[in-house]
Amino acid sequence: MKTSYLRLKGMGCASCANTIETAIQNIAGVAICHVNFGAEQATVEFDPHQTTIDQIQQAVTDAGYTAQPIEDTTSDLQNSEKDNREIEKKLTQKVLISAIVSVFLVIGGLPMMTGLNLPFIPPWMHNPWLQLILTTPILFWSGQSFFLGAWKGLKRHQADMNTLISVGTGAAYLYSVFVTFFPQFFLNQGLSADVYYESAVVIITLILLGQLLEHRARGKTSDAIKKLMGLQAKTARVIRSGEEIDIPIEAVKVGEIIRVRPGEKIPVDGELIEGNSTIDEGMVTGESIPVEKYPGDEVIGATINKTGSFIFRASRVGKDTVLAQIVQLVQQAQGSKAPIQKLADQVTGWFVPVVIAIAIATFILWFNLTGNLTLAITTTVGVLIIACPCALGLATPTSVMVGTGLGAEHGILIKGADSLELAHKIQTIVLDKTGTLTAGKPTVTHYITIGGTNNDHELKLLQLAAAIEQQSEHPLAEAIVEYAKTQGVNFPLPAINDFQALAGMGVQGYISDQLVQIGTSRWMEELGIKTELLQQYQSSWESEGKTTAWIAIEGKIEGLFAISDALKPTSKPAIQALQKMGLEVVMLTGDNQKTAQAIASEVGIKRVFAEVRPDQKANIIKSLQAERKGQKKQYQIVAMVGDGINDAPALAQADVGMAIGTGTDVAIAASDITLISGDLMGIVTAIKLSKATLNNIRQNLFFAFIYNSAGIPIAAGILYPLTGWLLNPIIAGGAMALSSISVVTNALRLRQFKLN
Ligand SMILES: Nc1ncnc2c1ncn2[C@@H]1O[C@H](COP(=O)(O)OP(=O)(O)OP(=O)(O)O)[C@@H](O)[C@H]1O
Ligand SMILES: [Cu+]
Ligand SMILES: [Mg+2]
Repeated sequence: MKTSYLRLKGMGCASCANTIETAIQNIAGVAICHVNFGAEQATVEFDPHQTTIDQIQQAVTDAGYTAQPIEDTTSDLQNSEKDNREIEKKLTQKVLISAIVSVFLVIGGLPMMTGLNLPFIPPWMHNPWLQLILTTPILFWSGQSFFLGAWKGLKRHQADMNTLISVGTGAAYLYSVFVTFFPQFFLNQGLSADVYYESAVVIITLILLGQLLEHRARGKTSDAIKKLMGLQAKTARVIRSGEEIDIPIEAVKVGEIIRVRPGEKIPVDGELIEGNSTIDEGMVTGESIPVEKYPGDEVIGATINKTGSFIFRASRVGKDTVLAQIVQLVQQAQGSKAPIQKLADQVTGWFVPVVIAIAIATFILWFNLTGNLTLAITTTVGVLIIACPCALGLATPTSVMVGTGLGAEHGILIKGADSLELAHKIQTIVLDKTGTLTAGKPTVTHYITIGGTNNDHELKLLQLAAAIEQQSEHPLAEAIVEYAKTQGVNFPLPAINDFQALAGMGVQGYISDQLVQIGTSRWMEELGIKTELLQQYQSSWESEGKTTAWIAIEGKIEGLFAISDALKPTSKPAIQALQKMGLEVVMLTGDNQKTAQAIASEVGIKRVFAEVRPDQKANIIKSLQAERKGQKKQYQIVAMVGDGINDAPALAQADVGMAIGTGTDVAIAASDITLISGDLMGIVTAIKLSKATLNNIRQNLFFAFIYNSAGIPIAAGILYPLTGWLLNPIIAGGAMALSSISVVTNALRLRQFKLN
């Protein structure tokens, strides 16, 4: 299966999105297809053996739209921005010219509409023939997209918002043309021969004005991406054969040596090799406190160097940089579909046919009841226009775009709209210990050997331990290697044979035919290795919250390490905030019971699962999900937060998986949300953001529905017998434009939401 992203063009409303979705889904080999109207994007998962991107593109073309695969976020964004400017220019032109004609027609029609004698309006201004001559070109030029869209739909036996607008304005126009040519037909029956050209033109103008304003506002929903991309530095000062030259950032290659001076932006990702400095990484990680960096540390492109000057080696450039990946992820998330939208989609699907049915019923009813063709036409056109479901299609995607963008600005990467929607429902939150609650930078605090304090012996043993641990990616391993360095162990370390890492237990290997094993006491027990001699040390260290690791040579215990990993400063406040929100916080760790308990009580976690093997972490999540709590005895929505390879299955099993951005790639890939800086306060922010976004979506759906549902009966003339109120079709056109605008404006309001 392959996932591709397509940039779509030509969609006029949400039902177009449905059309495209169906067209793509009907291709053999396509598994999933989501079309996001707001982001004008399609996400397609397909089997490359059965179909190709070309075929998918062709299907979209056949449906009457265009699709372009998104290969590179930057150029895609530039292209779509250029297109958008063009669309906006054309729309503005149409709106302006139609507005002028509208004003003329409305003034000309005033005496007729109001029934007053207005002598300052010359009679030629409402001459039907003049109105016909003015209306015809404007209607078919400005309203071209609607009529073409309706025609395309008709050919596929589909009705959409274009159909409604076309039938509505078309009816008003044709009726007026008939009156213009055969006024006697009406006069003979004692009816007035009034024309309604202005209705058709004004409705089209208002809808176009709505589209223009909506288009402008919609551009702002992707501001977050533009802001992120704008963070990138323009040039880099590279050192080539001893000379420092400034080159454009696109020309920087991997491996190149780059100098960064105080106050400058770091151009690309890399590893610091000389000098040290404080770096503000807030723009990428959301972390407000600048971090100190020394040789060997990773630096991230687009972050700002504060105080020092340093040299680094570029490790990732172009679309591989952290920033580029963030931008790409955000763009994909913005194009994804929130589950709540399914409802809106279904409604849109049957909305148009239902509205057409109501319109026909309205016409028949009024015409039969009153015999007044004018009344019948006015109500029918009103129904058709006000019922247009265009705002419905905007309600969810616009909020999702703003919400995911806002998250990214706060260092929270949300991969899809579904997890954004689900996050506010989380009831239980499971935290991994090492690297999640703690900083993940453990240091050896104690080291003791059976052989006593004979310095030579201690160093020899430490060298063997470091040699084995150098092969491991585990944070504890790194701590032991670092410790060996500070203690003056001889490097290079001896060679290892048959290295093996036993997940959740430890590591082993042979050094000149001697078996060296380092790991948990449980593992030692399982191996039948006696640990009595140093047990009292183990238990006192563990109750201080330290992790212990035994070293055994040839099946005999030789020494014990105590390793401590400081809590992140924000872990405790974050847990308190989560508990205050009513969530149950649980710890899940591979570390031993005692250490886990000590850390848990320090941060205020009551429920602890310790000594959990990596393959069992997902099972624990499953059993937590199956727990039924509360009055309604619901299944629990469980979120897992973790950083390690051992957390990946649990992250995938959880309803919402959150990875620590500083953790392993495997964990990040298995998760739905990434907390870039690793600050656990990000969990609180993500939940708040989810709540705010969902509220915003609900408001939008309300705005989208209220105009339609309140407007249809009024337009149909339900109040006419009681109060004489009829909804002028022109007002219906205005209401429809207003509903789209209020939806998009409301979505943009979400940008102001304060997350901390
Ligand atoms: N390379 C290693 N060197 C020494 N001990 C190890 C090593 N790998 C694992 N262990 C031991 O196995 C235990 C469990 O490891 P695991 O990776 O499952 O969890 P963890 O990283 O300690 O904790 P968490 O699950 O909270 O991230 C560790 O606490 C450690 O005692
Ligand atoms: Cu519409
Ligand atoms: Mg971990």
